[in-house]
Amino acid sequence: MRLVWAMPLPGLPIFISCRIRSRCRWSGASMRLIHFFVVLSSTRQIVKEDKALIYDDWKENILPLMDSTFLKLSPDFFSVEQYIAAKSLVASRSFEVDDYHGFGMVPLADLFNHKTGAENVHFTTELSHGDSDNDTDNNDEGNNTSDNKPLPQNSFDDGNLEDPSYLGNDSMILETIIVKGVKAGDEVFNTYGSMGNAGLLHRYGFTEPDNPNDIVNIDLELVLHWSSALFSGRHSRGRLSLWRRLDYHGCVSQNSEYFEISSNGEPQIELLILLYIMLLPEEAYNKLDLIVSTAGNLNETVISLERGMISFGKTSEISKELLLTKIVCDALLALADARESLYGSNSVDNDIDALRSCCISDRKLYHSLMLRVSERMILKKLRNYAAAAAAAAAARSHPTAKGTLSRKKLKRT
Ligand SMILES: C[S@@+](CC[C@H](N)C(=O)[O-])C[C@H]1O[C@@H](n2cnc3c(N)ncnc32)[C@H](O)[C@@H]1O
Repeated sequence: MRLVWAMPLPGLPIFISCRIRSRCRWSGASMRLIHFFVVLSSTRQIVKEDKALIYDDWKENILPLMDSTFLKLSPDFFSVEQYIAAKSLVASRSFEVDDYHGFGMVPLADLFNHKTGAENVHFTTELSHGDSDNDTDNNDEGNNTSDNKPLPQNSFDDGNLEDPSYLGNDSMILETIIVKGVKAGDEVFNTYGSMGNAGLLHRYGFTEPDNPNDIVNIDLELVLHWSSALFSGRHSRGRLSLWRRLDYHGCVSQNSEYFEISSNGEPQIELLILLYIMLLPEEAYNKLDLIVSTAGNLNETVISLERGMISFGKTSEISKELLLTKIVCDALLALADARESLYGSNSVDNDIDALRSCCISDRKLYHSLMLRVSERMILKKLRNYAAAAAAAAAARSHPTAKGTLSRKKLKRT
């Protein structure tokens, strides 16, 4: 593996690494790596689909060359496995230039290793100063390559490259700028984007411990499976349909819909709303259904349900406290268990032990274990989150004498 180490550097920017003639969107080393075996849910689906696509590619472009008696290529060097390995190397180092140019290798820009939230160098283009169109807005988890978030305006204040017009008006420049000082001898990092470990592993073949962008996905399929164990199919379909009519949906990738659990164990609000609606008593559900069927503007639908006023519409305005009833919290715990069961019979402690004793040079095993452990730790946090919310819900509905007393005491002081 190449690493970039800092030499004493004079100032900003450190160099102009590329000049091209078109409007471009540098979106970071961004294509996909394919060589993993224990990535779950939608990432596993994407890996499978990618493998099939690459195989088709190989069949179409490489196989005919091997059949050519004129070229006499050795099958030892042109197998599908070697094609995938070569494609992975290129993909993890290539940049999306623009729609016209597609992906390309960029001299020097691919030198840097990734570190979440602590990049030393940042790539940007001339247009970043005022043209937001330049920066990638591709933010879904599987696709996040937002390597080029807009830089602070003053990033360009120093140096004679403030005005790069001497390079010609029609030129495009990729600038590599120091955004955080590096001591001589330290490794120099770039950030490939805000990616969780599944995304990093899928695209680049590595993971980061304590990655704050890490998430776990809970598929809608899993939620429907949970619901089917408790309710009739009619009940689940009706509640799901009401949730959709309220204009909610999960995240969507490669034809599958899922909910994210963030690295601190907090579930996506759309999941809480779905569980809440799934678990509404029949009477409240019918009332809500009627209101939604007759309401003109759902964004302004404020609905009085058994636990208070819920303003459906803008998720930012919905109080999580109202949604987190005891039964919703129990549902979250059940979903965490169902999701956990997808890791097989090995306990999380087994996985932690295996990770501790695994050598980092065994890259596939090490990073797969890191992904498993980091996802399972998020599920543990989800359980803690649900348990704490359940306790808070219980305290709200049965305030204890102790609680009342301490509130009274607080009032007096
Ligand atoms: C654009 S290259 C970075 C330069 C790279 N070190 C090289 O050898 O060319 C991306 C690849 O570097 C490696 N890499 C980057 N950041 C890493 C990190 N924090 N930990 C482990 N490997 C990393 C991964 O193999 C990734 O696919």
